[in-house]
Amino acid sequence: MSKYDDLFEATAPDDSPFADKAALDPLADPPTIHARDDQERELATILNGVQEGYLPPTVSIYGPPGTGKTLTTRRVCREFAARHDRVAVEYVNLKECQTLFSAANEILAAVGGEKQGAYAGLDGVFEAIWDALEAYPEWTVLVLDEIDHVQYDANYDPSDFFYRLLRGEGRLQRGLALSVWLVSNELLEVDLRLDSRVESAMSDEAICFPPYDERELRAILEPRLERAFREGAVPDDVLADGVREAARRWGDARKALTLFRQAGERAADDGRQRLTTECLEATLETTERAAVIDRLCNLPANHFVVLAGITAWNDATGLKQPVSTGEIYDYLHQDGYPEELQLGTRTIQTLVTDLETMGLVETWIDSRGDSGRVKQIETTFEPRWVREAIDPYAADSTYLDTVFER
Ligand SMILES: Nc1ncnc2c1ncn2[C@@H]1O[C@H](COP(=O)(O)OP(=O)(O)OP(=O)(O)O)[C@@H](O)[C@H]1O
Repeated sequence: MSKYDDLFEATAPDDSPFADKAALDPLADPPTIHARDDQERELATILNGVQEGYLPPTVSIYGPPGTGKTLTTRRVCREFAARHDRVAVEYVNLKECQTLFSAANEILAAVGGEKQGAYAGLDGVFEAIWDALEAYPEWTVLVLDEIDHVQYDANYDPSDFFYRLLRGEGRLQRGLALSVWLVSNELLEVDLRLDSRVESAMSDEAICFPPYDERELRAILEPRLERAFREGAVPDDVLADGVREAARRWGDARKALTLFRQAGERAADDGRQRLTTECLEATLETTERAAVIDRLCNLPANHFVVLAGITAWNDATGLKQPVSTGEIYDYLHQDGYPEELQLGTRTIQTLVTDLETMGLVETWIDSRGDSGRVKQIETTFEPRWVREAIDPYAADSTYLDTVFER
């Protein structure tokens, strides 16, 4: 036996709980869509409008991440187009587009045109889009995914972009029947503050994809887990716990698939052939921690500073919770603390209310007899995670950088 025979034998995953890990890849197209019958029916009804000569100018498809918006919309549109020569569907993901100009260029490329240089301007790109669409069948559905990534930029605002797309002169003159389907996490009108001329060009058609409940997640996960793991590797109680927690915490199919993959990897690392509740809990904790720290790092500076104040107090057993507004105030006014971060009581109160609305803290009133009533504040997650987020937050925040440098 050569050295490599030994090496490969030693590293071969023969005890692994996995049979086909790729079945848990959230990017893989599952053969069947589960638990989205209502949304599939709504999508099909809208598409069938072509039989009566009408598709709405826009359709909003919205809901939190991992709720099957992309999968369901693409699948139903594709299946419909495959059955109707008069209908074409194009899909464009705008996630990576930094500017509205590049978003328009992505659409142009999707409809078979050649991307334009900056000199063409937004008008030039839209002209080229209308040229390309001339060759299309009678009805075209344009699915624009992750449309909430389209933001104001130095040259255009989203209203300019949508106005051209929906009401552009070139398009109207040529009578192109284009139905634009906007996939996003929020309802766009709210998120992008589109102006009234765009809003009036949009239709009210909207399809909501709510988070999955336990029963729905189970229907999605079971066939995938069956393929992904060896027989018996996911005991019933571990499956039930994982599905329940994934539904309670996220309602997100992508995260649920990742949870079971990582729990399986943890089991394999521990030399186990079966997943245990401990593997699952440890994975949940890591996933939750990463998700919370990520959220904290995206908070505005004052919100973060207040959270740092809430989690700054120690008692004999470690971090002290709950704290009062007064204690947050004291922390932010200690000697040597930068003046810019010495927030007043009113501001602290408002920020605590914001944090409560975001689900990051909870508060209640404690009655202290003669000394009155005191608001108590506590994080809804492990308070140590705020301390862990301080370094990454500061590294990314030019504001805190300047404040502490002075
Ligand atoms: N109803 C479902 N049936 C089967 N698999 C699903 C279902 N919903 C989601 N999935 C799985 O989860 C993955 C993610 O779903 P999808 O990309 O459609 O979510 P999304 O709502 O578009 O998320 P985002 O807002 O993050 O783009 C899918 O590729 C698929 O593997």
